Amino acid sequence: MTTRDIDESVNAELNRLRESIDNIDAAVVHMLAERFKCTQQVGHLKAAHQLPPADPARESRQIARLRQLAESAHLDPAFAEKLLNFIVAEVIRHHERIAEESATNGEGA
Ligand SMILES: C=C(O[C@@H]1C=C(C(=O)O)C=C[C@H]1O)C(=O)O
Repeated sequence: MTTRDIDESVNAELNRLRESIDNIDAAVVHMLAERFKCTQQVGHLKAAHQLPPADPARESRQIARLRQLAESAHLDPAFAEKLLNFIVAEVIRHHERIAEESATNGEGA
């Protein structure tokens, strides 16, 4: 086997792995888009019924659940928690904006 053959086989393996990584990244984007579609609806429901944008008790339950799932999947639970917190923070910002718009437009109530 020549150095060139090794280079080619390493390249082929790298490309194979990167194709899977690209597919996974695409799935993550699609799943996040679906999640945000749901949370937008939750935001409108909350605004219409004067419910607060954030629900810390619900978040605590989600974190406990995700940490357990992460552990059984051999993913760092601290990373899973940080990721969820990052997403939820963005959702809460959306909910605050929806509530402000709803108050300005006199919707809900
Ligand atoms: C989506 C909600 O609003 C907020 C966002 C959450 C989320 O993104 O999962 C969870 C709790 C709330 O702080 C909700 O209350 O269910």
